[in-house]
Amino acid sequence: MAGPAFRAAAVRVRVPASSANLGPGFDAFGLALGLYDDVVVRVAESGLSVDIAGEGAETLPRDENHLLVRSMRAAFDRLGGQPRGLEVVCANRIPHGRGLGSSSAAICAGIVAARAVTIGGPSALDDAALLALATELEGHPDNVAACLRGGFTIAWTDEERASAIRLDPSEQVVPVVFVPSTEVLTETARGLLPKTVPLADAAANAGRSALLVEALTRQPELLLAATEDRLHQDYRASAMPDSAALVAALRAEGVPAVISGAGPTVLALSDEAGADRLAEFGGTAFAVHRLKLDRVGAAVLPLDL
Ligand SMILES: Nc1ncnc2c1ncn2[C@@H]1O[C@H](COP(=O)(O)OP(=O)(O)OP(=O)(O)O)[C@@H](O)[C@H]1O
Ligand SMILES: N[C@@H](CCO)C(=O)O
Repeated sequence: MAGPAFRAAAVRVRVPASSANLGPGFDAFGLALGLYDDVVVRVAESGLSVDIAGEGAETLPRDENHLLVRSMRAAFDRLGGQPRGLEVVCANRIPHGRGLGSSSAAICAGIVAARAVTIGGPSALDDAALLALATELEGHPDNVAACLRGGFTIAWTDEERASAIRLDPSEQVVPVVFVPSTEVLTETARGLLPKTVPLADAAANAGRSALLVEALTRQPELLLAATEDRLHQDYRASAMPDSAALVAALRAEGVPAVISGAGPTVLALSDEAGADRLAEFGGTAFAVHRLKLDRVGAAVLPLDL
């Protein structure tokens, strides 16, 4: 059987950073952030070329091992076949191994680009299938859901297949990230988690997660209480002691702060009045960035943008 046909024109895909967990919503909650990686992909006559600027330009592979290329290959398989050649140009801004969803962004950029360069791609791989594939590649659905859909996402998995809903975060929430210079790989941080947890801790997180849905969408004044976690942050503190101390210091001042994803970035869910005064908490160890919320998610954009 003949494989799919491909567009001759290049496509540009923009994907947002994301913060997973948000405290109690381990492996379920995701928040899309206004910090973006861009990729331009063109189907070529033969071979593979990968150009990388920005984050990872010195360290990432430029062959079939590149995460975005591997993700494109997986998506092309689902779409019915591989193109003869590929040109990939990456402009990376999301820092790697910091808990800001860089691996999910690479995966989502790859599969959205593969779908966009394939004629008939969107009907062959619909949005639900795209999320399921991204989750298979990433291992958990929280970052990829936020990266694909934007906004505040709640993801869950049934019999291995991931689904998600998207909610609009309150306009009053201003995310501030504190990014340290050191990396902690998600794999390392997940290795620190226990196999079982006390029932009281699981119950506490269930209640706070439910509260967080209301707090993040309609009542931000509840965010401090709603971002309490007892399932993962303390277990991981030994791998990111400065971040754990910063979360404690911010929370002691009444600022809703959490470890972003698997860390070591700290995310504060601030407001217009408070966001700028948070910079002083970063000291010399953290680069502090006030971001916007991303409400769009992964997007195929005009090439000249
Ligand atoms: N733009 C990219 N292109 C290719 N590979 C990438 C890209 N971004 C991340 N990666 C790969 O993913 C690794 C980081 O993934 P990891 O899951 O550990 O951290 P993260 O995704 O930044 O954080 P978190 O999952 O906690 O939000 C990098 O070391 C690199 O191998
Ligand atoms: N939920 C994931 C997010 C990081 O990718 C974790 O905390 O391990």
